[in-house]
Amino acid sequence: MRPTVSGEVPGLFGPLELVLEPGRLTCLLGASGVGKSTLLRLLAGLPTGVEFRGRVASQPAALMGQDPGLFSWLSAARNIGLGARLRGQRVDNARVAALIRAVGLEGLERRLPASLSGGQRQRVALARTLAEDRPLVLLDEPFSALDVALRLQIGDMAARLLAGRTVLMVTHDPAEAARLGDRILVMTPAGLTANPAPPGPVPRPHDAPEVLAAQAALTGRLLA
Ligand SMILES: Nc1ncnc2c1ncn2[C@@H]1O[C@H](COP(=O)(O)OP(=O)(O)OP(=O)(O)O)[C@@H](O)[C@H]1O
Repeated sequence: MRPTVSGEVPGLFGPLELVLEPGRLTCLLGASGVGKSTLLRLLAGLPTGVEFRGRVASQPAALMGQDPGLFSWLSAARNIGLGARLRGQRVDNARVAALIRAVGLEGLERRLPASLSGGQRQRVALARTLAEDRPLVLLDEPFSALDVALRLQIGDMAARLLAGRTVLMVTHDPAEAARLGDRILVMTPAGLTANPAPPGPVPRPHDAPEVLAAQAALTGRLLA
């Protein structure tokens, strides 16, 4: 199915229709306060605090935000297996170990969040999001607190690990959208506009001419 939000929030946006392509990573850009997180929360079935008039068709989703949201008293590995534990299911330790390897945290699995760097904590949060193994993955500015190098490294890692899943990534960063988006949407109060994504599979090289051109075009759209 195609996860869809169709409707409006009077005084904020719309009417608009957001339709996610199955198996693709859609990046959603737009000015602060335009309602990007609201769309994501509608897809997640979470409260929004605004009056939405319309229709949502979604799937079970894993959500990751800017704040890694780790439990401070649990090790990295236990944070990654937390969803299963909270649901009273057996934690698949082999899968947790594979995810720890995938996000490059081997040797740090017993550490508490306070003794990890910001980038390491975001990698724990990414592994936890993947551990949920939901058909839909919703990312709300997941890397915006990271410095440029980490942003590139962990963004690329996320795009590789999420390949083939249906993903919506809200971002403020035109460069991130140009590198990571199979599809790129820009949101304004008037609605959503699809922008051409650069050629090639994601993650794309940050310095490829087509990626830089798309970044410039998207920046222009946001300034317009
Ligand atoms: N819990 C809430 N109660 C009331 N209004 C809210 C609530 N959450 C968001 N809003 C309002 O809804 C609007 C859209 O917020 P939203 O967080 O979706 O925007 P955004 O595009 O994601 O912004 P940003 O890029 O700054 O995160 C804002 O004007 C905000 O004031």
